[in-house]
Amino acid sequence: MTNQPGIVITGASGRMGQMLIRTVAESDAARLVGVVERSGHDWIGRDVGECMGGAALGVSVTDDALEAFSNAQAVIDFTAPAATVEFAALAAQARATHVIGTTGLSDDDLEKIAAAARHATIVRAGNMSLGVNLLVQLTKQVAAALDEDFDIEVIEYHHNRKVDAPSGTALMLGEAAAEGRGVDLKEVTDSGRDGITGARKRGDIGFSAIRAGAIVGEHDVMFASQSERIVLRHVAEDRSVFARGALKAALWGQDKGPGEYDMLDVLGLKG
Ligand SMILES: NC(=O)C1=CN([C@@H]2O[C@H](COP(=O)(O)OP(=O)(O)OC[C@H]3O[C@@H](n4cnc5c(N)ncnc54)[C@H](OP(=O)(O)O)[C@@H]3O)[C@@H](O)[C@H]2O)C=CC1
Ligand SMILES: O=C(O)C1=N[C@H](C(=O)O)C[C@H](O)C1
Repeated sequence: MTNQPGIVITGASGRMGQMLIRTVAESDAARLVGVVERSGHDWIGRDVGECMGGAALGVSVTDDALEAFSNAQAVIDFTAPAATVEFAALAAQARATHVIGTTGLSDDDLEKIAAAARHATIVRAGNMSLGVNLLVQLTKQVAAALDEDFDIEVIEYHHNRKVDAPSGTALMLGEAAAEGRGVDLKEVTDSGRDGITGARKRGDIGFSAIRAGAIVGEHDVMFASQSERIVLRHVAEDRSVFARGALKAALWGQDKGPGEYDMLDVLGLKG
């Protein structure tokens, strides 16, 4: 018997699902104890390693999320909003730490996740990489140091399969800029410009989204005045940075009480 936490990965066949399965299976700090896909998926009942085109991992894909979660200490979930809300309730029922990487969550989804966090440990972040979470703190500091003579723009670049915009990371960076400036992001957001938009409003925080090819994830935060420009930039070279961050969060959550945490908590970056 081992005391390494047992981990379940949801959305097994997804881009992040497969990266997470490899990361946990190769880790010395955790055990892969389950993988979940939706009912009717052709991976159900098969060994997940073989489904991914490699050696058997001794773990069969299941569509019974509650049963899988009940045998685990943590669930790592990078899927879609409807699935994540459902998994939050099931992970709370199973008393498993729930690590949520899913983005595009609505206010209503966030309320349901907050309700689940009254009974469970949840770590949720739109980006699990160390670099982006450092960039969040830098963005807050720079925004606090500059006045509204500097326009703030968040520009994000992702692959052509991404379904939500602005990205979860762009929203984290926008929130950090708004917090640094002491304003409410909802009041100053300027996104989806098209047509005769009128001149830019002083104090707005703008968002632009590029969707093209295989870009993993890149984010710029631009501070532009009439005479100078600062650009803070993060580039994810591959998806393993997100998977390693998520595994770190799952391990960190093991001795934490119920509540909703983020990667700044996990990485000790809260200031
Ligand atoms: N926080 C972070 O650091 C990061 C977050 N992300 C986010 O993670 C999420 C997933 O991204 P990615 O892996 O690229 O997306 P994919 O579309 O490749 O994978 C999503 C997976 O979730 C499954 N899924 C969707 N809906 C359900 C459902 N209702 N029940 C069960 N399974 C479901 C999909 O199954 P099916 O194909 O059958 O629909 C698929 O296997 C996105 O929200 C993305 O923005 C991505 C990278 C980093
Ligand atoms: O969908 C993706 O791919 C990514 N999503 C996250 C986001 O919405 O910010 C994180 C990363 O940029 C990749």
